[in-house]
Amino acid sequence: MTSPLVATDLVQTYGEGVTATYALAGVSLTVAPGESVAIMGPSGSGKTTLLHCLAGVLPPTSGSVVWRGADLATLGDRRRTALRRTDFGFVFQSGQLLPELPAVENAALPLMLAGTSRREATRVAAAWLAHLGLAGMEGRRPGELSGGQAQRVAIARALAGAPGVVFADEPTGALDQATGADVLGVLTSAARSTGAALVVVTHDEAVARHCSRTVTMRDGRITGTHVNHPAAHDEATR
Ligand SMILES: Nc1ncnc2c1ncn2[C@@H]1O[C@H](COP(=O)(O)OP(=O)(O)OP(=O)(O)O)[C@@H](O)[C@H]1O
Repeated sequence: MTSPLVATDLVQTYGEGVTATYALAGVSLTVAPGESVAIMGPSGSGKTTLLHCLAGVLPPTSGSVVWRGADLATLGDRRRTALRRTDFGFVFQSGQLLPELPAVENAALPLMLAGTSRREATRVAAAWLAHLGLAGMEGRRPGELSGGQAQRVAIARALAGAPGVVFADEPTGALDQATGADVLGVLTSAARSTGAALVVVTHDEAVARHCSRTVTMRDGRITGTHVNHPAAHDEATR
């Protein structure tokens, strides 16, 4: 069953009193199944904090994030960690792959952590690597891959567990522009093919244009929303 991810009135403060920083000052956002949302805004505007709250990595100071009927903040740490493993996928800027493991094992790891047998996890991971253009590179370690290839392994890893939502924080930040556009195209189309929603923090307009919607932040608030692909957006929110 698919359902939206619904964040309501998220507030996140760091520190107290006059020195308190409102990283999030009341953010509400609904991410529909299959929708891709780019989060943009100046440095320090709260993008990564919002991503971490939406993904249940960081419990907000107040407000709620509801996913499949549960408020992530009210789940205990163990249940929240288990839910992150089964329901969410993550892609970061770089450095997320374990250097000593071959590509296929890196991609299979989250599935195994979620309880899938090594054999089945390896089969699914290898199929994803092939789907993302990395057939024949399954045995290479991250140090033997280009930056763009390593990000494809990270995308395979994020999608192998059939997540409901994929969260990506500057996934193309360490790549040149052409490779970054290529990787983002791979990420958005792969997520769409599985029906997963996608939330991407980015500084890059070209990256954001791949997404169905762009949300702009400033000083811990959402200050604007722009629909990039009306058809995709309407389909996701129908
Ligand atoms: N662990 C922390 N402790 C204290 N303040 C923090 C912490 N994490 C973030 N902040 C502050 O919260 C605000 C929002 O930070 P956040 O990292 O979410 O911004 P961002 O938009 O992702 O920035 P960037 O584009 O530079 O990555 C900033 O003012 C930052 O200094």
